[in-house]
Amino acid sequence: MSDSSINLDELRQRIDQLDGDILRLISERAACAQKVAHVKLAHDKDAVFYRPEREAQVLRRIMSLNEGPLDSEEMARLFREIMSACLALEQPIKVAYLGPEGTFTQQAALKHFGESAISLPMAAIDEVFREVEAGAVNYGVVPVENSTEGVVNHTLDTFMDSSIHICGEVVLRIHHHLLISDTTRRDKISRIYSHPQSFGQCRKWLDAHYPHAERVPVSSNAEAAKLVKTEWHSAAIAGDMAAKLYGLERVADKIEDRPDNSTRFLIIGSHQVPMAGEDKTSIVVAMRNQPGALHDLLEPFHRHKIDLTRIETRPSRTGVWNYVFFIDFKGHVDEPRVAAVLDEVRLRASELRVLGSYPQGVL
Ligand SMILES: O=C(O)C(=O)C[C@]1(C(=O)O)C=C[C@@H](O)C=C1
Repeated sequence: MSDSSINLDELRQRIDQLDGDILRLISERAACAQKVAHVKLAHDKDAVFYRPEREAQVLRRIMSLNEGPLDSEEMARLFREIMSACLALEQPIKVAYLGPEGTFTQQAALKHFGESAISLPMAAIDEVFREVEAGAVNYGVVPVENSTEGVVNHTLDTFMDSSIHICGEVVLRIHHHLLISDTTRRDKISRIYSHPQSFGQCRKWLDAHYPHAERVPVSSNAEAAKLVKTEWHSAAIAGDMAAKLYGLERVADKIEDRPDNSTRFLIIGSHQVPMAGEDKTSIVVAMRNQPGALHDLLEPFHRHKIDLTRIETRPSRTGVWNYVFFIDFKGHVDEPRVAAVLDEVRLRASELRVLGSYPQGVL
């Protein structure tokens, strides 16, 4: 036996030992989570098992303790799955997302809740809201803004008619691929299917590589991937999940025009989330139609040194909602300085609703 094979055997024995330790520790952790569930139920028969603020703290702590060689994001992803499995022992969690299966929203849902969550595709954003409101699912996941294409207006509009809370956010790096099926003639591609937002995110690449192909917008990237299965002259632009789901081959990888192309998704639910330490708050404010309204709205944030992370204007849909602003800022409603700003804004606005305070996305 050579030196290298002796070392290999020794190393594998060590890995077996470590795996045994990891197994024992994960089981101990899972038993602890089961006890947590009993404690929660003893306090409240309608206990909420999923605790986004605690999960954010666990993941941030792991990332700060990590010394490598695995990078901190990778380590947090492993712990994300351990917690997901522990939560499933407490209560299998149901999550509605903007479908169909294979969309980036499903990928975001799994990134946030882990693979042990039961994810259910919905046909439209308002259906995700309705399922959460009706209590048919525990949470929902909807896209809200893309770094290249901007805001998802439909999501913001749906908040205006809903009493739902924002419980979290997740940001997903969006990589688009040009996909074909095993029957596609790759030199004869004359039609490309995708979601309009994805066409927007890959515009330059398409102009350079497929200037003459017909671009056919469809309701989702997953739908685009499905259509390609039946047409020999067509391709689709979609992500990894859709490619795997429909068994498609990549003709070109990562064709998005901007390498930092990412989408932010919101986790919606029916309860408020306590402080995690690094939080964000989203509000919707209606101002009266008068000069200086936007200045009046923003001035208290500036004075109290609160960091705004986003502001969007949407047309009002009733007489009262003259100007409607969606504002995200750092901080939690339970912090005194945030409460003080909101009190001031409330006096200046014709209506203010807090959509939710929630932990800033960790992964
Ligand atoms: O700390 C809790 O409340 C738990 O239920 C435990 C735990 C975990 O595995 O760490 C599981 C699910 C919750 O969403 C948060 C954390």
